[in-house]
Amino acid sequence: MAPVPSFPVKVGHIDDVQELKKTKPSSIPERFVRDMMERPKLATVTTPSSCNLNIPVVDLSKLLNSQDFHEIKKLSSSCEEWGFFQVINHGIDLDLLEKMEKIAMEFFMLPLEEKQKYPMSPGTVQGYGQAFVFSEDQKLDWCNMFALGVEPHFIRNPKLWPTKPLEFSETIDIYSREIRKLCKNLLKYIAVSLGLNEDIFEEMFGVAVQAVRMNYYPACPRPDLVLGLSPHSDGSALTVLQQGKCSSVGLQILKDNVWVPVQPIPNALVINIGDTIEVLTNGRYKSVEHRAVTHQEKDRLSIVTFYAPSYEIELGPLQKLVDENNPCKYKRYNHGEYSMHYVTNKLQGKKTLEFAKI
Ligand SMILES: COC(=O)C(/C=C/C1=C(C)CCCC1(C)C)=C/O[C@H]1C=C(C)C(=O)O1
Ligand SMILES: O=C(O)CCC(=O)C(=O)O
Ligand SMILES: [Fe+2]
Repeated sequence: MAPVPSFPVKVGHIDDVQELKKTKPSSIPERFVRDMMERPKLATVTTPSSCNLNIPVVDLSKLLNSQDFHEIKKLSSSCEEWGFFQVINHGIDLDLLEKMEKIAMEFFMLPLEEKQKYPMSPGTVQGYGQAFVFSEDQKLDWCNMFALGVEPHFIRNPKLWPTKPLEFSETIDIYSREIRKLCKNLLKYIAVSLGLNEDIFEEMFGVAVQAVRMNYYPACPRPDLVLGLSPHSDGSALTVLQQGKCSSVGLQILKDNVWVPVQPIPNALVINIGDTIEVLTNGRYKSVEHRAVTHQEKDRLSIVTFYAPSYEIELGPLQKLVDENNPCKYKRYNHGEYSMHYVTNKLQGKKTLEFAKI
């Protein structure tokens, strides 16, 4: 069953941030202004040394060609210590990445009435709008989103697949197929890095669920007051994030209580471990909290794919990763139930994962 909330949700008026920029270029409505402690500069300390930290880079070609031991080690330390890495030489055609970015941007640049033909209903996560809003007093993100369930086909809502720009649906399909292959490969090497059978995740996941979300963050007159995207961990197994070529730096990850910005590497993709892999590895590989901030002059686009097991499967920590030194931290549960829990709660750091804790 695809996760759809069954309770009524009253979200109040949600301003479209691109329209706000046009009609009231210097104002920030109260619902976007974060409480003091949540604001980008004040939420955590930033030490001079943290400014120089960069997330690790993994070269997929070294894994594909020879299962290079050094690269496998790098993959495992990235997943243990960062929960994030950038993948280079991923094999996805750069023209396809460019095309995906182009059609996503063209979609966001359509007139509001056109985009509103594909509305995200309150409390749901597919369509155009703001996801994860469940009350009238909840703070809003400085972001417009457009999200679609892609695989398996039964999670698609065909009414939400736009007819403009012209090649939108076709491009999403081709792109998603390539990203799916990448996820399968990464999961294979993640399994190897844990000393597990390389097919363990593929065999366990069944027909994997895949969704794509495009996030557009217009420039904001007061980036110090707002967040582009609230802090959260992803409910997926793996997430693949493509950053727009001319976008501002915006993604930040929480490492040792410091928000570390992710510096884009041209043509690389950002990968992060989601809650599902954290549970399966009994916490050895971390699903790390992250957020997006905005920029005063530059806009930003990100295209995000969530790759997760079938809703049917039951999962919990893998036996091989539980012993007297690593006692079991998570219960067994049905992934469909976790998905439902995830999409019916606001983004709030790693709170959603409490569902799975013993
Ligand atoms: C921040 O996370 C998300 O927006 C998100 C949503 C994904 C989904 C859709 C956009 C439509 C179809 C269902 C699905 C829930 C996958 C995150 O996805 C994660 C969360 C869970 C749980 C998951 O499986 O992927
Ligand atoms: O835009 C970004 O960099 C972050 C996006 C993200 O974390 C998400 O969509 O889950
Ligand atoms: Fe995320």
